[in-house]
Amino acid sequence: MQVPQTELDGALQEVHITCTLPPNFSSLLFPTYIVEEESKSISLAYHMFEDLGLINRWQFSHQTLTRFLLMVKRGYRDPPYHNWMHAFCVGHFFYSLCKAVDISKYMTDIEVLAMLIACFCHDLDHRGTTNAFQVASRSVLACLYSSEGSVMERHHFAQTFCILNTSGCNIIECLDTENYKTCLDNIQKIILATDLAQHLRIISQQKEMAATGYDFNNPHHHFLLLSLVITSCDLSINVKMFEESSVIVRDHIYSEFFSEGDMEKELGRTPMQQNDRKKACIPSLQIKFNDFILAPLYTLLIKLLPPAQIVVDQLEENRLIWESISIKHNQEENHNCVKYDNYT
Ligand SMILES: Cc1nc2ccc(C(=O)N[C@]34C[C@H]5C[C@H](C[C@H](C5)C3)C4)cc2n2c(-c3ccccc3Cl)nnc12
Ligand SMILES: [Mg+2]
Repeated sequence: MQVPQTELDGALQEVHITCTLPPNFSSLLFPTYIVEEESKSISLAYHMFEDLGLINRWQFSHQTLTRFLLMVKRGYRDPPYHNWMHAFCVGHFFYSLCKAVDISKYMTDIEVLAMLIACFCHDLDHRGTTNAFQVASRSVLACLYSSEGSVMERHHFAQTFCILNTSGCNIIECLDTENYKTCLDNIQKIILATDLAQHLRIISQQKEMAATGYDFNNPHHHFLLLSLVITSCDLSINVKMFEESSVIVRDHIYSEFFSEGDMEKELGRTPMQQNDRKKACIPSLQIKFNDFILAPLYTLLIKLLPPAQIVVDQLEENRLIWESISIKHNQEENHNCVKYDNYT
């Protein structure tokens, strides 16, 4: 992928690296969606690399890192949810996790670098539709990747690889051959781990690891932990304060789900309830998603990284609020399952 250097350099000038940090920016519950101004998100992403000591550790150049971040942001389309702001939030959650716990007890330097890069890149060129829809609609991406599974995630990594191979944007070019290969392998594994179907396949091993204790010298434990952490980052909108979380869930995530359901109906297929705007009841779907995926995930995360306890507290508070909305809905005759007041 070639982008005229001058065009990128032109954009460089807009990104004022010395940005003022919003209050509580390093908090796990920081309301990331308040960061609206586009170039501010780039400056803040740059700050995350700097504040985690990655610029010094790996001798990144200001220009290359800024061009890389601009290319990544440009690599996202604008669906309701899976856009640059989602990637920014995912990167921010990992950054705030690194500020809350001593991540060097769990990850090597290279793994921390690969994690932050993968967070920002993990949904590159997302079209707002699921892996199941790629296969059902026989998309080009399904033709390319469906035999291996994780169709979208393989595409997101391919896009990441393209950006790293774009002159002037390869922030890991300065790594020696061995570190370069290790970093790229980790970025691929981490992005592939964002497929929730993959998460469900390995969560029993992660539970086993949490029960026996994390062994830093066990490479498989590193793989299980990287997978657990990236999934926690990818789903982190659900552990933010209810007011922010519920608006993004309703107006961004379910907007995508319902658009996909509309397209499935046009294909003559019957969408899952969560994708059917006529059948979906968001509060009860959220409670199920919480019990089936979110609670087991974050409980495990905290078992391994105890200082991040605040996210489990917030998750439990959010579940109680979803439950109160659901009970209120059930008491009303013709309640509207998609519109709800924010009960905070
Ligand atoms: C609030 C909320 N609800 C969500 C409800 C459902 C699903 C979801 O992928 N369900 C499943 C349902 C079965 C078994 C597996 C594999 C597939 C088949 C698809 C999971 C995701 C949801 N999700 C995400 C999210 C996380 C990762 C990628 C994309 C997204 Cl959108 N982030 N926030 C939310
Ligand atoms: Mg994804």
